[in-house]
Amino acid sequence: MSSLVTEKELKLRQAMTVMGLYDSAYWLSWLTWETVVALISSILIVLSGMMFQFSFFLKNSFAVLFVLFFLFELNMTGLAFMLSAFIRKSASATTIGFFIFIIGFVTQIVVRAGFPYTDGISDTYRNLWSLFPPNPFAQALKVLSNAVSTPEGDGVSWSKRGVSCDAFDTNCGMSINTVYKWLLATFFLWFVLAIYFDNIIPNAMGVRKSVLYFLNPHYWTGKGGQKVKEGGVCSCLTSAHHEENRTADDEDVLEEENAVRQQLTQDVVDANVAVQVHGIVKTYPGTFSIGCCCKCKRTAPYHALKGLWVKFTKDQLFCLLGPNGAGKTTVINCLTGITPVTGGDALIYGHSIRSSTGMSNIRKLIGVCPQFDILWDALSGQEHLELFASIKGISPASIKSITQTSLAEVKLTDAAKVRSGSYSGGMKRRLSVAIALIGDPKLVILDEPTTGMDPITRRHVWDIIENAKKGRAIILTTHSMEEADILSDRIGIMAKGRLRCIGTSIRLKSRFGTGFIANISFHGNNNEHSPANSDAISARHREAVKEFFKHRLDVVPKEENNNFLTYVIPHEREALLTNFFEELQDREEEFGISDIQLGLTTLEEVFLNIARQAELESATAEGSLVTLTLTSGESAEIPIGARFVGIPGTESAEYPTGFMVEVYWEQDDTGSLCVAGHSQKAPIPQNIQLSSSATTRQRRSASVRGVVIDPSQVTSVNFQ
Ligand SMILES: Nc1ncnc2c1ncn2[C@@H]1O[C@H](COP(=O)(O)OP(=O)(O)OP(=O)(O)O)[C@@H](O)[C@H]1O
Repeated sequence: MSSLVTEKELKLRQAMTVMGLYDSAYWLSWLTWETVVALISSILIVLSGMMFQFSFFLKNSFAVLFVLFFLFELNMTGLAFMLSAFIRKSASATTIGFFIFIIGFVTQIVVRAGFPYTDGISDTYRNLWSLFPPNPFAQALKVLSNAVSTPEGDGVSWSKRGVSCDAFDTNCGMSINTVYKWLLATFFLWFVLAIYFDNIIPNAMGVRKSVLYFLNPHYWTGKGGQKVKEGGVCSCLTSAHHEENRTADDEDVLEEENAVRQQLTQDVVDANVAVQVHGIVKTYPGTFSIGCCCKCKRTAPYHALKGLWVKFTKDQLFCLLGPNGAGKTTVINCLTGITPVTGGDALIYGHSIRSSTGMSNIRKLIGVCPQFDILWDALSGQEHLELFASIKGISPASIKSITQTSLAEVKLTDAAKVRSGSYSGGMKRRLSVAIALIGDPKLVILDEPTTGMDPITRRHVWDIIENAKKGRAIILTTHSMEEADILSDRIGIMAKGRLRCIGTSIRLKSRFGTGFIANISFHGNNNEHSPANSDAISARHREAVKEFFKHRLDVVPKEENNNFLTYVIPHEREALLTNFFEELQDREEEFGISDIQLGLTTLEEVFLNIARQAELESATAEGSLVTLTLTSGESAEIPIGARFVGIPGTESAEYPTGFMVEVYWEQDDTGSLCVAGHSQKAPIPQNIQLSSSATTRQRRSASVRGVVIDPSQVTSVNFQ
């Protein structure tokens, strides 16, 4: 029971399912294993008893004893399978197992005392009592021990197993044969219930089938869609509300959406496209709890994906970026069938993720490296690869050579036979990458594959991923901008469940970066005899260059030291750059410049801009407020993201409209926007219209509410 629950708890079963393991194969493998264990241990128990010359084992038939112990163990296994469906933690499984042992011990004493297998006790009690495996087993033990309790007793032979136990004990009401039948029947009952509860009780992702799923013909034929539900089995559940697909704002996102929509409506099959995502929506239903008076309380549903339209092309790596909680893992979970979509669909090599047949076909085509390593501590790296190779259907003859190649690729050959429990974090990630690539999958999904790797190993894994692009599509999520820049053919940045931008790294940098980065290096201090004089010359050169940039491009350095100046040049000045840098190069000697480097801003900056924009949108939509405290002491509540704010209470006869400030925002560690600072106060120009509603609200509100001023009205305010 503990092993089954551990597999669920560590998501090992989920990993095997995603890689193509059928539920039937899963249960059959457990049943086969437990049957073998029960067979061997039953034989050993009887042989041990005989070896120690116990008359119970010597006088009763070997076959009678063996079948009894075997059926009892099998029955207990069925019961454990069923109970495991209700348990989430392996520690709880151990505790529950111990309690069952104690209860079994107590009920066995009751059986020994005569209840309920004696004359005069109703069949209902007897049948109910016999459902718990230790009880009929205790009855059989009682019959068998009674049969050898006297010197004349010669035990129960195989042919006498069906004889009424009256032959040995006048109070007996159940023969050994009947005990066998009970144990066998209840074993099937537990096993069927185990599979049923396993399907209807929500898994770790909150996914379950309908309570009457077995009445759906699709369950038995495997064709068409099999509906799954989310949340508990509580009858007051209502289905999650579907978020309407929103129109994408960005032109590239819109273009991608239109291209995918067009292929969908025209039913075009593009051989180069591996995955088409058709507006998938994922809403996690609110959680339920039973409140007072048996009322169901429900928290608000969470819209994790709000209509994603995108395609992933063969021979390319698509990198999905986004801040924590953007919805990247949800996309992966939807594509791999771990969690069902609330709306929309996706076609992976033409197979729909909404159909159970489609999903079984998809699972044969994909390899997944999940965000967290899902490995068995007790299995070695080689054993993991062999297991997943066989799940992928690789022929037994080639498994050995394929796993050796995989291990060599991820540099785990030396640790091939070491238990994965003793691997370092980086080794585990490499093994997970190797598992994702085993069996030549046509779609590889890598969720933050290089987390925890040292720079050398990371570069090595990048090489593996780069080489793996040929003949397949790869979807990668990462928080490393360097990794995205190096590996990706296309990048999509998500935030708050929506795709915010899409394109190549260069396109994103040129569209969403702040502009160009110019690094100017100066000749070092090379006058040993007069360093002070040399410093003065360097300072003069720097000042001259700063003046040159200010005068021609109106920019000031972002960073500077004695030998470097770094500038961020906005896109608007792009037209001036060719002449500007030509002249700068011509005057290199005059300015003491040793090197000029010009590049686009980094992907990280693009990422931060997109994330900030998303935060701002959501804060505006939610109407969240923060307190702005000015250096001069006044404070006001302002909406998150507001740029220009009028400060109430600063009105005077000279400045009847009062003063305003420009607020600077930054993102904290969690990505939320917070005030980074503000400009000097400046009088609000008379021509700016302040909304009356804002003023009314101020009077009603206990705290002072700042007046948000539309940036388009702020044209000639000097905050210096
Ligand atoms: N089972 C669930 N029930 C309710 N909400 C969930 C569930 N799984 C994920 N979420 C929510 O959905 C949102 C998206 O989560 P997701 O894991 O997809 O983000 P992510 O972009 O992969 O983040 P990270 O970079 O941290 O992995 C999060 O706000 C998360 O809290």
